[in-house]
Amino acid sequence: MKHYFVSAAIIQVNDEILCFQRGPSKFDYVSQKYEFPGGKIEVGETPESALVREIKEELNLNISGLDFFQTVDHQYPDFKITMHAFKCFTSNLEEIQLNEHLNFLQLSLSQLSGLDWAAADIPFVEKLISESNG
Ligand SMILES: Nc1nc2c([nH]c(=O)n2[C@H]2C[C@H](O)[C@@H](COP(=O)(O)OP(=O)(O)OP(=O)(O)O)O2)c(=O)[nH]1
Repeated sequence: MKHYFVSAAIIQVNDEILCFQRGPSKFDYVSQKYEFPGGKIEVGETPESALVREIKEELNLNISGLDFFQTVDHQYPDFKITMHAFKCFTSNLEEIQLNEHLNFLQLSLSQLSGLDWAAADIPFVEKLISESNG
């Protein structure tokens, strides 16, 4: 069973969060699901440096102010992921390019639970919502 180590970005714009829809995949449980963008950590990278690289590659965005949020371990049917999420900001949203994703939405915290999230992301969504209620 493969085990992937992944970083994901919770990009905050004012009081809202950017949510991205993945493209089609051979694994239906992640295909076209919403996620926090990012990707696999490569040899020699930190979770933070991998995330800066992935967000530039996937979205043409520069992120800053990375603030560790939570790590989730999730077992999918065909592989396992350990995913580190960081809150961060971007200053150049008008430059965004969807190089891999189908769509993105800028949503308030109360709107997050309405999306069809990848299962591994559910703990992040629940923590974001519970923080905003606290
Ligand atoms: N980036 C990201 N991946 C996620 C999330 N939730 C989730 O289950 N995944 C899974 C889907 C993928 O199978 C796996 C790795 O993500 P990825 O496909 O974005 O990584 P990558 O860009 O390095 O992938 P690749 O170039 O090897 O195709 O993690 C999430 O919020 N963000």
